Amino acid sequence: MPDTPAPTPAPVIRSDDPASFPHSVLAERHPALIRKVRDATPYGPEQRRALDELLRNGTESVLDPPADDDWWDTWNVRRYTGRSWYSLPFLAAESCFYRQLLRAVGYFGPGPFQGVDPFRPFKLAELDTPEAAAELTALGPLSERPLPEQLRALLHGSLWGNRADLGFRLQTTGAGDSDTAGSSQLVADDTESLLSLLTGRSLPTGAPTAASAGDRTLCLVADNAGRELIPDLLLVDHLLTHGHFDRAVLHLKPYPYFVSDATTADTLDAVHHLVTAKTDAGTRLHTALTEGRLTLRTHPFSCAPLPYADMPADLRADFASADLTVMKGDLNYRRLVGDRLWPPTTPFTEVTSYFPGPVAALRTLKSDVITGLTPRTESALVTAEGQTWRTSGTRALIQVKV
Ligand SMILES: O=P(O)(O)OC[C@H]1O[C@](O)(CO)[C@@H](O)[C@@H]1O
Repeated sequence: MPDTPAPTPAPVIRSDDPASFPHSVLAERHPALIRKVRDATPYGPEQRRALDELLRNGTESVLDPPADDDWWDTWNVRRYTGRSWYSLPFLAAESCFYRQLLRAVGYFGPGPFQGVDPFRPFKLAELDTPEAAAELTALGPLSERPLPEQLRALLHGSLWGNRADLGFRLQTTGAGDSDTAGSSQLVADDTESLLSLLTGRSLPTGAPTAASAGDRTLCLVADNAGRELIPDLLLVDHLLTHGHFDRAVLHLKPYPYFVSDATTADTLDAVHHLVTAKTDAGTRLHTALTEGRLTLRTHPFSCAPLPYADMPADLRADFASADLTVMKGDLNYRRLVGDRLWPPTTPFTEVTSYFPGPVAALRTLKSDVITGLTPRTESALVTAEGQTWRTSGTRALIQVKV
């Protein structure tokens, strides 16, 4: 049971204001994405017709769920039938869009494109960039630094890996100051509490962590594949290798979602990439998977258009049994705190009080939702930038609920 009462819910974020960020996602990003998908894979006439149809009638018309797909019933989204996409909760509208896109390309089959990830060309290209190579080169010098420094750098690498256009920061900063460049961009920074939870030490407040010595499990709820998943895996490897956790469970999407969200195939690609690059971490991660110290979970709720407050009992039990759950990325943050226009100073610990165990959010800010700011931070951000800091992806946060 939560020990802190949940705050009065704020309005759910929708896309109906043409001047809003969510509106631009539906009206501009989604059509652009359909075109990119169409160009990236030589789909046949049937899939191209379906993509064109989605482009024509997609978000500009009303929601028309297919009769033969029970995803719409499972998550109770068929109730939106006949409504404008813009009138739906933003989270639901985006989730429904990705379901429709996968259907259009024949992902759910039957047929030759069953199981073919329409986003795979983009995900693979990301691993094959000079920036990605430089990040791995930076691992050598990092491994010579004291372990606490390594952990701090890997944690912030995982955080900034969520920034779409940046990748992680190991190559741009010395290991010793790896967090300095990014810390000025952190709008909330619970790094010290999180390091305590990760290492099983007492919290800075003096309170013992929920985890006791021995037999510790970490859940990491992954976000994007490619250059975000690599630093996530490096962090997991460090935590397992140095005995901070005995097991790690990596939560992945059961199928492609929100363009680059990581699936099992993407994870295997990432581990393969690390092995091929002859990193020790790659070999260790490969072994950890085969020995079951690193396990993969693909719960259907991971692609549900719902906040984590509505998670099913079996997923709740998974998180409850972990000593710490780390939620990566913007979408997971929206689902963790609820995709609502909270007053920015609403305490993070209050909106996550329902969560069954210690949870940390690592996120760059790419959508309107925010909690846990101090009044001073909020007013400094607004004075400097108006509201653009919410969605520009240049700011980040680390927040913890014990
Ligand atoms: O990959 P992330 O960090 O979850 O970010 C995805 C974000 O992108 C958006 O889809 C907007 O383009 C947001 O709605 C979403 O929260």
